[in-house]
Amino acid sequence: MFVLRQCLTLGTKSSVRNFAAATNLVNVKINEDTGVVIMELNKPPVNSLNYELLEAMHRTLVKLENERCSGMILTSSSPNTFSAGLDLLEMYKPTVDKARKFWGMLQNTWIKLYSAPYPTVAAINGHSPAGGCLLAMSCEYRIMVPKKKIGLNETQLGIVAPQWFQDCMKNIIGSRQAEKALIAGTLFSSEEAAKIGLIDELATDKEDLMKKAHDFMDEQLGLPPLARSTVKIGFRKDTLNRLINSREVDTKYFIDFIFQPKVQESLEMYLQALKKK
Ligand SMILES: CCCCCCCCC/C=C/C(=O)SCCNC(=O)CCNC(=O)[C@H](O)C(C)(C)COP(=O)(O)OP(=O)(O)OC[C@H]1O[C@@H](n2cnc3c(N)ncnc32)[C@H](O)[C@@H]1OP(=O)(O)O
Repeated sequence: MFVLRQCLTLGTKSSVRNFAAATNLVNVKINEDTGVVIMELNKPPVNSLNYELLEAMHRTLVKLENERCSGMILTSSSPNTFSAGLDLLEMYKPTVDKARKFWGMLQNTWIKLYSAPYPTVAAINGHSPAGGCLLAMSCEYRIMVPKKKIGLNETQLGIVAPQWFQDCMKNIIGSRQAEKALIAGTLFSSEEAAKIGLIDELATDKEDLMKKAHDFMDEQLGLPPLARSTVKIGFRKDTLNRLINSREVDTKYFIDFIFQPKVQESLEMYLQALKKK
C-alpha cells in the first residue's frame, strides 16, 4: 500500500472523485484507487454541530456503506477549529420537538461513526472541544496539530457530558484520568492530550497532519479487513449497545436536563461570553 501511495504522489494517475453530497456542509472526496475517503466538515466558522451538519455527516456515512470505502479521514475546512462541538443554539430555548430531533440525529451519527467497519482517523486541524472531542474520540486514531485544545469541557458550561461521551473518553484514557478530566471539564492542549493518550500523535503542521493520517491508513489497509473490523467492533460493542439499548432514556435525560431554567441560564451566559470575545 505504501508503494501504491508513492506511485500516486509521484504522478501516476490517481482518480479522486467528489462524493456527491446534497449539501456543502461536508466536502467528501473518495480516492477511486485506494478507496480512502476524506470527509471535511465545512460549516464555517467553527463547525458547530447543528442538526443540518449532523444530518449531512450521517447521510454520508450511510452512503459510504454502499461505496468501496476502505477507510475514512475526518477533518475540517476551518483554519482554526476541528469542531466547536454541539451547536449551542440547538440547546438554547429550543422546542421539545426540535431538541428531540437534534438529539436523535446526534445519536444516529455517533452510532454510524463509532461502528464504521473501515479504519477511521481524525485529522484534528484545530480546537476540538466537547462534541468536537466526541467526534475525534469516535475515530480509531487521532492526530492533532500543535497548540490547540481538546477535551470534554461540558462541566465548565454548566452542562454534563452524556454517558456515551464519557464512555468514549474512558475507553481511550482510562477511568481515573477520564473521571478527573470530566469532573473538571478539562480542555487539554494538543501536547498534554498526546501525553495522556487522548490523541495518538502530534503533527508538526497541517501538511504533516494529512501525511500522518495517510500513513496510518496505509498500515491499516495492509491488514485483512474482516479480521480488523471484527476486533474493532468487539472492542466497541459494549459502549455502542449501552446507547443503542437506551436511546429513549438518553433522549429523555437530555430534554429534562436542558429545559431546566438553571441550565438555560448557563447557556445564555456562555453564548453571551462567546459573542463578546
Ligand atoms: C444527564 C445528561 C444530560 C445531557 C445534557 C446536555 C449534553 C450536552 C453535551 C454538549 C456537548 C457540546 O458539544 S456543547 C458545546 C461546547 N463547545 C464549546 O464550549 C466551544 C465554544 N467555542 C469556543 O470555545 C471557540 O469558538 C473555539 C471553538 C475555540 C473557536 O474560537 P474562535 O476564536 O476561532 O471563534 P469564536 O470567535 O469563538 O467563534 C466564532 C463564532 O462561532 C460561535 N460559536 C462558537 N462555538 C459555538 C458553538 N459550540 N455553538 C454555537 N456557536 C458557536 C461564536 O459565538 C462566534 O459567533 P459570532 O460572534 O456570531 O461570529
